[in-house]
Amino acid sequence: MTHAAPAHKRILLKLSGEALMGDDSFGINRGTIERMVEEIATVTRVGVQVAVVIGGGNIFRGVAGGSVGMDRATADYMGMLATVMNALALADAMDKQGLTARVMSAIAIEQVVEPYVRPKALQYLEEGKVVVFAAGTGNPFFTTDTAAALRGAEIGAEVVLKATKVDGVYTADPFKDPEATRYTQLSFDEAISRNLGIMDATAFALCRDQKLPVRVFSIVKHGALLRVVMGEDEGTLVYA
Ligand SMILES: Nc1ncnc2c1ncn2[C@@H]1O[C@H](COP(=O)(O)OP(=O)(O)OP(=O)(O)O)[C@@H](O)[C@H]1O
Ligand SMILES: O=c1ccn([C@@H]2O[C@H](COP(=O)(O)O)[C@@H](O)[C@H]2O)c(=O)[nH]1
Repeated sequence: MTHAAPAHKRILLKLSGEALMGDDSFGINRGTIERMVEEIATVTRVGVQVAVVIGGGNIFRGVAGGSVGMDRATADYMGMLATVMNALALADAMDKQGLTARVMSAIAIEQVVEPYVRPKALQYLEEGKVVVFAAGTGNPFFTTDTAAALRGAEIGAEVVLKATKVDGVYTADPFKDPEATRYTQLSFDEAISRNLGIMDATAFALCRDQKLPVRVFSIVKHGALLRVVMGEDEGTLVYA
């Protein structure tokens, strides 16, 4: 019996922090994180190397702190620490399901997680471990989407898979505009010029310049991650 080969050997999976909340209004929903890890496990089983960048929107966003009068850079460091918490929870859930995860942080926090060192991350991926990149880029005024573009380019990922609550890129935010329609594909230039809020322009521009395609898909939809990895039609492709 022949089995189809995955379309990608190495992926950078950007997991939305907000999606970790499930139906809760804050934090990490246990059942939700376990289901996400099950989806990740299915793609490791077909031999795909998986690196993850996790967001922090379920706990803290710098813009929220800034909007109530906090120093923006301080608020952004809080946001980055929120992603470290999510990364630890994700790695713990992975270990419980038999995956071997390594968390690497962009900011020094060595008693908690090891620092990001590119050759070490590449070694872990070759060994079949799942690498979880925490603390975004390590710099304020950026987002974890930009960290996904950056780390994706650094590790030679073939694609950035943005796993979120919506099943692709729409003409407008589908939670705000019920008339919005989904693209099956669009170019980075179109996404940037139309100001589509699914990903920030810095992240799109970096992926465009590095010719690193992005696929946006729903992590809530069972089996969607595996279908994406197997090259099936799922979500929206953003290309250079
Ligand atoms: N044009 C659009 N198409 C699809 N979704 C859009 C669009 N504009 C805005 N959105 C919104 O963007 C959200 C995706 O954001 P997501 O939570 O994945 O990113 P994030 O801000 O990086 O997350 P987090 O900080 O929680 O990790 C969707 O839930 C959707 O409501
Ligand atoms: O490179 C980065 C990445 C993130 N931040 C801060 O963290 C929060 C959470 O990240 P999300 O991408 O929104 O999930 C973000 O709002 C920033 O405040 C950062 O400063 N630098």
